[in-house]
Amino acid sequence: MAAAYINTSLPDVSDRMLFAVPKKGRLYDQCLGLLNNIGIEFNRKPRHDIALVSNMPIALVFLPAADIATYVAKGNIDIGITGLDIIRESQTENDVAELMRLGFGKCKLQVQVPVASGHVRTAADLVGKRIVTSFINLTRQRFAELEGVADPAQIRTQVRFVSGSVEAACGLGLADGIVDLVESGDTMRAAGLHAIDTIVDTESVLITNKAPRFPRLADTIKQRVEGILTARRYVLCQYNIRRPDLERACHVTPGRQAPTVTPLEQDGWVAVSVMIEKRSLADNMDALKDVGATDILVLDIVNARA
Ligand SMILES: Nc1ncnc2c1ncn2[C@@H]1O[C@H](COP(=O)(O)OP(=O)(O)OP(=O)(O)O)[C@@H](O)[C@H]1O
Ligand SMILES: O=P(O)(O)OC[C@H]1O[C@H](OP(=O)(O)OP(=O)(O)O)[C@H](O)[C@@H]1O
Repeated sequence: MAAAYINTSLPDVSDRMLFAVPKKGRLYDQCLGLLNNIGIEFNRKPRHDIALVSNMPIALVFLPAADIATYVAKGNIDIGITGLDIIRESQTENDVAELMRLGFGKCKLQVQVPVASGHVRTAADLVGKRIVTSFINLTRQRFAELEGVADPAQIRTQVRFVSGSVEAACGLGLADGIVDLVESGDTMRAAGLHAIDTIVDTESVLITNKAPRFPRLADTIKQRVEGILTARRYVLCQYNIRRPDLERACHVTPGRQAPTVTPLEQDGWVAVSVMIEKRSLADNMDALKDVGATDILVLDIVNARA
């Protein structure tokens, strides 16, 4: 179905790519930061779930994260940001194209039980018992595997839906175990629970419909996001080194493609400029010093385009 936002009190958005963003919750702030970094300018009026982008033919649509994959899969929305867990739960993985992983919203969907129920050590020990979750489909699929039945509708385990605060279900007597997201583990521990199985490792993703209406615009968004993620991952390192030591230095800092090497006015010396992953920066700086590099400078990258 072609995307079209039907609301007569709003401007016509039929010529705009509809871009869905979580309207609240864990992904909201990160998504707004990303939109800002990729140069998307908009003004969202209070209570309005749609905002026109002033500098691109895009309309942002603010939706619950849990519904975004369904809208994109059905073609009512062209592009969106949501979690891998939501794509799996809404059974839309075959109907959406995953453009890229975004590196935030990382957590695990886990089976959890009260620490006090020491006899329950694996998820298999919960077969036939009561499970409470917001992820009904993934939970049923997991227990279908454990029970050895092909059809998740046939499982003996009782899986019940709650919409939030899932961690309260065991303490309140509604469940013997829960299936919920865990990041730091603080929520789980505060509720006296511990994890006994992982169903999904998730993070946020940029997705489109498989037959996008605006493929070039979607590609522009993808490239801009890639640039921001690269800028967040790398720093620019500059140093001076004697030419005979250059090869060893380049071994330490090979760069994404290759280092830029420029002769210095001082005979026999060159300046090197190269991208380094932030996570290996300290080790690389030590190693550069060891091979004779001097005046090592590290600069933040604001944006990048490979
Ligand atoms: N603790 C977390 N750490 C990282 N990512 C998370 C965490 N909790 C949820 N997410 C990711 O964010 C998505 C939306 O979860 P969230 O709990 O924000 O949903 P919501 O129901 O829209 O918001 P709220 O909980 O405020 O009602 C999840 O599907 C998951 O991909
Ligand atoms: O391991 P942690 O870092 O504690 O994070 C896990 C919690 O985060 C999510 O809930 P959220 O706080 O978004 O609210 P919700 O319970 O209303 O979904 C998830 O459902 C857990 O409850």
